[in-house]
Amino acid sequence: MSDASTDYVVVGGGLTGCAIASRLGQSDKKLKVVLIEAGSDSSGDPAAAGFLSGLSLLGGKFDHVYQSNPEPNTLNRVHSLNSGKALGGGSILNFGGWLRADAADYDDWAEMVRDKRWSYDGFKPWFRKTERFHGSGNDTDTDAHGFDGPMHVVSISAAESGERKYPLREPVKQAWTELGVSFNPQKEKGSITGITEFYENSRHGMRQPANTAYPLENIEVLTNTIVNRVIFSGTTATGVELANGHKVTARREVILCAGTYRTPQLLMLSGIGPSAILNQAGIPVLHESPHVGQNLHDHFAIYFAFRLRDPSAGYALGSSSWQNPALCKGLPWDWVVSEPLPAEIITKHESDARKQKRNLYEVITVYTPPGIPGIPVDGTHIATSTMLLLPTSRGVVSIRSSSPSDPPRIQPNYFSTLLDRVTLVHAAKQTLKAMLATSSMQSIIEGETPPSGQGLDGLIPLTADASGEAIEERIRQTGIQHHHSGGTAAMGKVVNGEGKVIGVKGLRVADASILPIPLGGHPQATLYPMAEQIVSFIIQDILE
Ligand SMILES: Cc1cc2nc3c(=O)[nH]c(=O)nc-3n(C[C@H](O)[C@H](O)[C@H](O)COP(=O)(O)OP(=O)(O)OC[C@H]3O[C@@H](n4cnc5c(N)ncnc54)[C@H](O)[C@@H]3O)c2cc1C
Repeated sequence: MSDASTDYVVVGGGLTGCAIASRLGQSDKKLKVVLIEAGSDSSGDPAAAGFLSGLSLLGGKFDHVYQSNPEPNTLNRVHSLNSGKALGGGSILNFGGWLRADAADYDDWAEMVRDKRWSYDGFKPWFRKTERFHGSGNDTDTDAHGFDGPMHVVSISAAESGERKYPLREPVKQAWTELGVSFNPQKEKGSITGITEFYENSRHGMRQPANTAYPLENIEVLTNTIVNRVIFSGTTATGVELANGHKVTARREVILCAGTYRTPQLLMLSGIGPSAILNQAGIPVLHESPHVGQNLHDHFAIYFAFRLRDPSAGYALGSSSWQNPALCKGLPWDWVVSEPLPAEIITKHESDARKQKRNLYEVITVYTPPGIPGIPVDGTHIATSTMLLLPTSRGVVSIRSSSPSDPPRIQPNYFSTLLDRVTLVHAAKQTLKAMLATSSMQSIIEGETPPSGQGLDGLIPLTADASGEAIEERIRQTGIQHHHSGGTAAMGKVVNGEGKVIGVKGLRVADASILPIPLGGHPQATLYPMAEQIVSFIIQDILE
């Protein structure tokens, strides 16, 4: 394209970018909105909306797959960080999990930025606007659910997928109950503590990429187009410069939705960031903003694979008895266990009595090992995902140079605080106990199978009474991120409560990078409503 002009430029056609552009276009048909996406349009690819087929896209052409710096707390391993590179962004790669954070987490966010619009109650109108909730079941918090929004949300036991009853569903639930974890069917007042249903974004057994759930009919979409930087007149953003040298002028606003890793890079390349970094790269400082790129958070996690005593029983994907096609109308994941640390552990690390009760970890059972090195998907194993929900470790995203084609420098600092180490070790112990030492699972599972290959050979299987040291070492050897990164253009530090970049005009950020703190759920259930609320601020500004 040649130079162009429009009312709004949205940079990044990912999960939030599609929602923002779509809603802006719907708000007034006369508004001109240009949505610019570095990747291609994956709509023609049959894998793009499937659940299991989506896994095959990891590492392929729809994935930026950034490489972290070597991580000191995980034996200097370089972590591959999957990140959507397509229209739809992360929604093309993601697993479809739709798990809201605990109400208390949203309230922490609102308190931190002193803005009640980001509290649990503040979020409710936007939860409702986003969701088409199927089967609220016993959930007592029905005013926090929507029934005519674009995103279809179902639980495994909901009406539409009622036939998806996994053979190990009851034994797994029973195992956690044996460990003293309560079943929480009601989610009263937005509490997710205990054993809750696994919800997912699923329509007729398919995921809903953001670019189809949020129609882009009257939006000018530029795919395979990279934005190099934001252009300013004084301190007012007036448009963007593309990698091909052309410019797109924005009469009203530029909205960055390039994601946790790229939004801070774009801000820095545009002269907004820590001056020491900008000076070193030879970028003139437009606005000194020391927190750009700081505060990177993610849900660090460990997967375990468990060998079944009877692989022919049909408990796991790949077994010849696993034949009910309904079982694959979503990822075969089941039950979400979200728990605080026991009082005797958390009181050593947290003096605030309210925070002592926060859910710090989550465990989900998986009836197919999700890419664990050396573990076959042949019905012989099930797996678990054990993840930190509110990590206190923080990383940094920075730039390597002033060149937009250099990928960002990413130092996640996973597992770098004592609280994170204590929490994940405890969570892993609970997971091992649930799978290996409960009466309901002992007869089903033979033992843990450690990962192998990729430099991991010779690991010793963990048992239900494995020591904290042995577990911590395994986490250092095999722990990975859970693709839930955020925080690098944090609300309250880099942007204000409406997403406007502090210190300049005409520039907003509306993606995962503005999440000021980690939230104890899975991000898309928050990011879509967050985008809906930010669009409402943009529309309000038009009206004023
Ligand atoms: C493998 C995987 C599994 C996941 N599973 C789940 C799950 O089950 N449940 C859940 O809730 N969340 C899940 N997530 C996380 C969720 O998808 C992300 O949190 C979400 O996509 C972030 O949205 P975003 O809009 O901030 O960024 P993205 O969706 O990543 O969008 C950013 C977009 O900007 C584009 N872009 C970047 N730089 C530029 C540039 N300079 N010019 C133009 N375009 C640019 C990118 O190509 C990308 O399309 C998963 C993520 C991954 C990768």
